[in-house]
Amino acid sequence: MNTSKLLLLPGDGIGPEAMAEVEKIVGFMNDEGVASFATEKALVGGSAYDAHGEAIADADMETALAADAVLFGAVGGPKWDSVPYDQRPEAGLLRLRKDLKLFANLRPAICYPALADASSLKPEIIEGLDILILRELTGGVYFGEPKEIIDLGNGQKRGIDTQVYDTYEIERIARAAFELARTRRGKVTSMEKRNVMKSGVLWNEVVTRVHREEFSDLQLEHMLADAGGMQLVRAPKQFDVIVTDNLFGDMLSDIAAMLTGSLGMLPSASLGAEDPATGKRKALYEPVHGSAPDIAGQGVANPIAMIASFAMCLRYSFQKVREADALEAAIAEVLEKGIRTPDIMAPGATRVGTVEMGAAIRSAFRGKLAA
Ligand SMILES: NC(=O)C1=CN([C@@H]2O[C@H](COP(=O)(O)OP(=O)(O)OC[C@H]3O[C@@H](n4cnc5c(N)ncnc54)[C@H](O)[C@@H]3O)[C@@H](O)[C@H]2O)C=CC1
Ligand SMILES: CC(C)CC(=O)C(=O)O
Ligand SMILES: [Mg+2]
Repeated sequence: MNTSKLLLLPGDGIGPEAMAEVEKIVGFMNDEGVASFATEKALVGGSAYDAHGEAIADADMETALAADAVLFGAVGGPKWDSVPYDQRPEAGLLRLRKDLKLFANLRPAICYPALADASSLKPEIIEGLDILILRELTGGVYFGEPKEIIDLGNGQKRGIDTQVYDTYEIERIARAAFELARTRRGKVTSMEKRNVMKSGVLWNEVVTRVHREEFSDLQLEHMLADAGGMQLVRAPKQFDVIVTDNLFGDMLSDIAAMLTGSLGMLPSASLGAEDPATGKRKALYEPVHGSAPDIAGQGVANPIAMIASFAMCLRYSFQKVREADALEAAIAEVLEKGIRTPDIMAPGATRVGTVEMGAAIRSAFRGKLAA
């Protein structure tokens, strides 16, 4: 069995707590001989800033570039509110996304049957929900220049962020959306705001052309992103794949998280282009949630988003489909048994912490792999 290089970047707040549960699963898979992972661990975010004054060290970026996959926890927190903007914890994550060229961020929102009662929405609206938000991840307003605060000299300042999208960036995310839709229910909903944004006009034009020229057998619809947010909450099952820009994707996926019961449930995969020589992609897997400073250190964080991100890693980076299916089925089984962290607690369920949830999923995973 080939050994695969995994870089673990636990980060800040609940990041290390959730990552610890994935590390145990990785160790278990190595011990059982179902995988051979060589893991390295490095600092990112506020913990990296504290250790060496930058949100990710150059040497650790090199390790990320050489890894077969990167697992990322979460970064940020009030402790680092006053560090220089370019070294704030989130800058480490943005650098990883940019330097690894991870333009496609897959954020699946799946409502596990046992959690149909954990959402604030009526069960019939979310039962059986399985949608995929595809967020463009290396362009748009998070990266566009100029990005600055200018002193206007009269006691006034001007904060500037710039939304920029080039044709090639929209083409490649559109292709990714249609290719993913082909493996699912064949429908893509593209969300932008072409009514008020030039980049939205171009986005709409390019997605329409890619559809017409390359994927006309699939269904494409366009929706203004604000109305899309409303539709996500009103009738989310109308969607299959939603493709959208960096900022709208960030917001829409946090909204979608609540359809599944909790932000602690939503995993993600950030993928680069396939290298034609090796057929491999650079990839980083991370939960959609942040460092959750309000619950960090209490041992109550839900590790499922992080564990399900590792299942996506098994599926997309290592083609370990059986193991990925088994891990996702293990999560479903544990939820079915009523084992719940506080964020998804329901009447009559058994309340557990991060470590107990991780242990229950590992035990169910063992059973699924043996079956
Ligand atoms: N990928 C990343 O590293 C991200 C980092 N952040 C950063 O995280 C910090 C905190 O941001 P917030 O706005 O509070 O967002 P957050 O996602 O950290 O937390 C929002 C709410 O969801 C809850 N929550 C999140 N994950 C949970 C989990 N696994 N289990 C149970 N409850 C969970 C939190 O307790 C909190 O009430 C900020 O510095 C922000 O920039 C935010 C989003 C993504
Ligand atoms: C850079 C991140 C903190 C932005 C974010 O909220 C996310 O990617 O989900
Ligand atoms: Mg976010």
